[in-house]
Amino acid sequence: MASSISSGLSLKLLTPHRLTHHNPSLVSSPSPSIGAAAHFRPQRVAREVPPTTLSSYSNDVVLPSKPAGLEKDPRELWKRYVDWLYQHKELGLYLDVSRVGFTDQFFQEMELRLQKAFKDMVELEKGAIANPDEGRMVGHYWLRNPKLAPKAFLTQQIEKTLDRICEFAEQVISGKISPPQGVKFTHILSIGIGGSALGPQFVAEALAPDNPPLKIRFINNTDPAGIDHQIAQLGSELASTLVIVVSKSGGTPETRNGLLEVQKAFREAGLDFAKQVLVSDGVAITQENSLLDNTARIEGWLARFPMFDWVGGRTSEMSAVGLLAAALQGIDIKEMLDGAALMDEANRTTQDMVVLPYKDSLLLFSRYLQQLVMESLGKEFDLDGNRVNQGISVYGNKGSTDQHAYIQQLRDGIHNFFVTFIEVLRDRPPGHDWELEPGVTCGDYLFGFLHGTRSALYANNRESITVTVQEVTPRSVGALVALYERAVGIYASLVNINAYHQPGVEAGKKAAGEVLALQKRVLAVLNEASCKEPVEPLTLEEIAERCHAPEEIEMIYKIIAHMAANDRAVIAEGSCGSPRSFKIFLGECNVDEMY
Ligand SMILES: O=P(O)(O)OC[C@H]1O[C@H](O)[C@H](O)[C@@H](O)[C@@H]1O
Repeated sequence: MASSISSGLSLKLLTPHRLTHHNPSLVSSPSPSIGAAAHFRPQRVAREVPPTTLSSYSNDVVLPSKPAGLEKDPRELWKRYVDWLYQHKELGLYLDVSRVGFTDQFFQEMELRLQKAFKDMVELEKGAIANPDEGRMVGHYWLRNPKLAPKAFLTQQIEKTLDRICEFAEQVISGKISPPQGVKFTHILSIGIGGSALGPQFVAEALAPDNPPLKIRFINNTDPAGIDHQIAQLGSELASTLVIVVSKSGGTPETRNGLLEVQKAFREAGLDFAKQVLVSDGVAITQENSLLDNTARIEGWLARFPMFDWVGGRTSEMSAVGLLAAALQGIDIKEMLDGAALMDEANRTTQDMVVLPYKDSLLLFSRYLQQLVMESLGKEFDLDGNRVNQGISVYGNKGSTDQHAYIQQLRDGIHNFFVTFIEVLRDRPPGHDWELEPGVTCGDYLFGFLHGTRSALYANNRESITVTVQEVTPRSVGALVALYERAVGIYASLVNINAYHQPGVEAGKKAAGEVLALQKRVLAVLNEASCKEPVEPLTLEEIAERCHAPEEIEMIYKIIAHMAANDRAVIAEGSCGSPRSFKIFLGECNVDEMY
């Protein structure tokens, strides 16, 4: 319990002394607009509890009804606001932690742990094996400051890759690199999942212009209907679509399946997937010599960009994974890198903060952060092998939409979270706003809803942080990504866990592989029985027995139901409500088939 609460408080730990660069002018800014809310729920997740999702979370942690440091006197609260307001002038970014109930004593108590966390960060940036389980360095900070990399060849790799990304994007946008059947590429189809999709999706939503040089679509699952939908939406523009396959490992099944499905769509459209013949070409961003990398080389794909071993999937937005897609959409990636570098610098020299932003265009930030935070911090064991079951749940969409969905529970229901508001001061580009009521714009409403919600939550002892940015720009987005990457790293040091591995994810992947292996055995058993004369229909028990997996009968039932629903020649006769009565056989016997 204590550590859960400190999880929440850790977001404040990053400002261990009062930050003096406050800017009172922010307070009187004439027409600030709102952002949206996203929520962290600090908690220890019990081992038996299934992974927390946006819609389901356990109630095992409830915060005190009124945290000790919550100030209620409006004048004192204003003083607290001004005293603690942090401003990064160059980035135009502000952090307000006044609505969090920490005390001065809390920081004194945390002093030593914080110093250690900052020292850990210094070591990490110097190239320490900060991911001991995988024996890897953690180098995403070098991506925006290549000189920081511990070896000259790493610096060169980063710089060279960035140059190639810029050059490649320029050639595609200008039409120097073009699809065989057209003058220019018009679309990108990005195939990837997890860290190989969430960053590029977030950045596209946040920063792509209304009419980008290339419009981007994503395939980030192995749902055939979803893939079909993306391809159907492209229609004839498949011929001018640049496919980007993104996978660090080069072996993620969802991504491989997406690639195979897209290749098939190209074949069926009479287009050649590989660059040497007609249409769109693939670009592999992967580890050198991975399966995917080799395929790309052998098939002569347009280009290959490296994804470095020392960059994790969920911190890869500033690598080729994020930058290539962004550059192709006309987003200023150098500005993104600059914003991130400035934020890194601020975090090194002046201790910092942690939060969540938005505005409609920042809608996907919480989804992006969900992976960054939950995959990094949701760990069973600490670095010394103690079971700690750490984690912070992240969820949220955008304000004021969320006001009409779940703010009711946040204010009045279970108290196991804190909110981070992201405020974007600029409502619209200059000259475009208008008053929909005398003296009031649409953006003023959004502003009002943000601050109204913040006040209403605070009145009921619900804490919040507010991050304010002037505008959603490549620079501010880069800074926000960097802010959270750093926050996650520091938090992990504070609670002594490895933020850079994901052992829990492997369990689900392994189990999925076992289901597919069982399906093959089921098919082999059914095939053998169905090839008999006469056909030998089998009960579920008999199939399970013949598969030497009697304990898997429920899974076998599900496999058969799924195959039957998909016209896979599986016939199950019997009463719908009583699976035990089923007699199952294959409509087709394939004597040659080897499952
Ligand atoms: O980039 P890939 O190797 O295809 O990996 C995609 C995703 O796979 C796994 O599920 C990991 O837990 C994620 O961290 C990763 O982002």
